[in-house]
Amino acid sequence: MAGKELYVSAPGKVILHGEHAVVHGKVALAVGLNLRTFLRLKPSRDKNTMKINLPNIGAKLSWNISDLQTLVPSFQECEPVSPSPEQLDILKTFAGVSSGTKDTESLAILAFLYLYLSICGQLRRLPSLEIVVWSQLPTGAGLGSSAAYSVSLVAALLTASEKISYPAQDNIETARWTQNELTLVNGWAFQGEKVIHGNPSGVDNAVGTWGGALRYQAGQITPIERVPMLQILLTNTRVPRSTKTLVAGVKDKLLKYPNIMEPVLSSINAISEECQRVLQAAVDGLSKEHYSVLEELIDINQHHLNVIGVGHPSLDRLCQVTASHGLHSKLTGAGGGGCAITLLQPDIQPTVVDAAKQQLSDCGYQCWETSIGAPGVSLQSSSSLPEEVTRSLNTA
Ligand SMILES: Nc1ncnc2c1ncn2[C@@H]1O[C@H](COP(=O)(O)OP(=O)(O)OP(=O)(O)O)[C@@H](O)[C@H]1O
Ligand SMILES: C[C@@](O)(CCO)CC(=O)[O-]
Ligand SMILES: [Mg+2]
Repeated sequence: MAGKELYVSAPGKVILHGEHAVVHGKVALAVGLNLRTFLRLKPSRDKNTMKINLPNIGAKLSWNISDLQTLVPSFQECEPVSPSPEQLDILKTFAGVSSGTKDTESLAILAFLYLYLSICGQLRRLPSLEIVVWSQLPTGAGLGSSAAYSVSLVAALLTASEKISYPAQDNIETARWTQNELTLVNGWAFQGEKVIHGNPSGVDNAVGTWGGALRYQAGQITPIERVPMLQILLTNTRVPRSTKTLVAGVKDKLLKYPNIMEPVLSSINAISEECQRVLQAAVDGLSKEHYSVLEELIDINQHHLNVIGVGHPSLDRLCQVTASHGLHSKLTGAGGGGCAITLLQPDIQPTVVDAAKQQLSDCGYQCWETSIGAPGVSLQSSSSLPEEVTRSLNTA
């Protein structure tokens, strides 16, 4: 691959049930989303420069390779390992980032530097690259933008450093890596998530890597086959929040009130189990009764998520608006604002959906009707990229 330009994409995700509980060893059900993060990597014209351009967050940085090379002795990992506090301190000093930062750009840059130095540090010399990452996903809204960022960076860096193959063949628009290669991508992307989140469960990077529909528990990833088609309305309240802060808040509550919070997490676990049971019992299509159960599970889980402290008035309002149209919603991802999902039954009147969408957009929210179960990280030919993506990557 060395010397080639390459394009990689990774999907965002929707968590149906199990966010936060999954950080504490419970089950989560998650699916790939058809909104993706795209990355272009090409060798730099200037052999002593590493450039990264992140147009979604307005960050454009470049470093001298010789400066980066001085950091290599502290990295050079053979396989994915957790970033140590010492390594993060070295990177923060190098990047001029204050400790304990939650700033969007700082976290993105720290994650990049950690992955670049760890993955490419064993090469004779660090490669001079120009990388652009642009996403269709809103950043920090619960749709796994951090995981899609880490997964696409890792797949590109591992390919560029020839640690995984270059899977594309002539005239093939998208190609995927082997299961073993994807396991390596997922392992490194999890480390990138650790830099951004602090204490991720690993579910988001697993969906970014494998796509489809997954059951995730304590690092164990089980694809859920033949999930019936679910129609979902996805709504972004546009209220910004940080996954890192919300995850830390739940941990504090759990430590303070273990006897109160643990049963709530166990109940969320039971909701995920019940949802999976219904989805798998209904491979030939969901009946009205199945939909009623799925709707009730959504309502119960939304209450639980409020109890563990990750609700937000904007999400309450969203649930009230959709309920007034007979629809059921819950937050998805870390909560505290961000996005929610609303289940749409297949025979729903389009006028009902339109009225709900209108009222949600009157609240200042953004809605998408989405299909779920998108494919995981992929190598793409430049001709396969939608025009909007090519424009965004090339004009950034
Ligand atoms: N397109 C992008 N370009 C650069 N950095 C990004 C991009 N997308 C995500 N990030 C990084 O990820 C961080 C957002 O991660 P965070 O986990 O808080 O939100 P999320 O992943 O969108 O939501 P959730 O984890 O709840 O699904 C940003 O602060 C930024 O550092
Ligand atoms: C809130 C959380 O459960 C999901 C974020 O998308 C965090 C995680 O699993 O890492
Ligand atoms: Mg995230």
